[in-house]
Amino acid sequence: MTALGKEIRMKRLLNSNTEKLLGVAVDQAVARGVFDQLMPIERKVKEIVEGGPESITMHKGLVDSCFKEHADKTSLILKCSTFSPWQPNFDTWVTDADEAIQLGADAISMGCIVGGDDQPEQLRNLGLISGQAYKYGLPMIAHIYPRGNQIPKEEQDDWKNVAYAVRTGAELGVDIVKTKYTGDPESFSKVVDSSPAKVVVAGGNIGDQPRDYFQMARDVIDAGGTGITFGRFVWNTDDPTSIVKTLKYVIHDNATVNEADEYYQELKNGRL
Ligand SMILES: O=C(CO)COP(=O)(O)O
Repeated sequence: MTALGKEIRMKRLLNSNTEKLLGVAVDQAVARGVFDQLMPIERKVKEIVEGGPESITMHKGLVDSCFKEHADKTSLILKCSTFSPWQPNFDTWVTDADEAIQLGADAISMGCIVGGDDQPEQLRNLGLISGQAYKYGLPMIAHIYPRGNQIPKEEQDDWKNVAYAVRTGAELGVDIVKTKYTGDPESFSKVVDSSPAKVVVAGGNIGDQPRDYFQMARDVIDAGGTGITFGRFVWNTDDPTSIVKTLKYVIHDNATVNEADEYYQELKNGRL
C-alpha cells in the first residue's frame, strides 16, 4: 500500500495538467544565514503562495506559523536536513519521515553533497531516509550537488559530475532529484537522461536578472526536466508573487522567455 500512498502524494506534488513541478524553497536561513528578505517569514511565504506554486519546502519549525494557513493551496515538502554557513558541504539530519507524517507533509527532502571526503556518510543518510520515505509512502526528494572537496571548482558544473549526483540520488531511492543547471539544454538533457528519477533544478545565484532564471526554467523543461525548486531568486525579491506567476507561465503554459519577460513586466506594473 505504500506505493499507493506515494502515488497519491505525488499527484498532490505535481501539476495535474502538466505533471511538472514549480516548487519554492524557504529553508535557507539555517543554511546560508538570515537574509533581510526572509523577514518576516510569514509574510514572505504568504506572498509566495499567492503566486500558486505546487510546493513549498521548509523546516519543521515553520510549519505551524507559515504553512498551516496555506495547506489548502499548496503542498508541503519537509526538509529533513541542512548544511550551515560554516559547513556548506555537509548536510546533517534535523528530522525524519515520522515527524513529516505527524506534520502532514506531502513529501520529504534531504540535501546531499557528493564528491567530498564525507560522501559515504551523506550517502548513508540519504539511503536511510529514502527507506523511511518508502515505508510511509512519501515521495523522496534530494537536493544533490557535486561540490565536495575532491571535485575542483571548475569541474563542478560539468554535466558528467552533475549526472553522477543525479544518478546516485536515483539509485538510492530518490523520486525527484534536485540539482544544479549545467548551463545549456544539450548538456542538461544528458543529465536528465542519466537518471530514472525526475530531475528539477535549484536556482542558485546566477545574478539578479529575472530573464536569466526564466531562461533556465525554459531550458530545463525543453531538456526533459520536471521543473524547478527555486529559493533565492523567488524570495530574495520584493515581488515573489509575480515571479512565481511568471515561472508558472513558462513551466505550465509553455511561454517563451520573451513572453515571460513581458508578462512579468505587466504583472509588476499592475496591468494584469
Ligand atoms: O531548494 C533550494 C534550497 O533548498 C534552492 O535554492 P536556490 O534556488 O536559492 O539555489
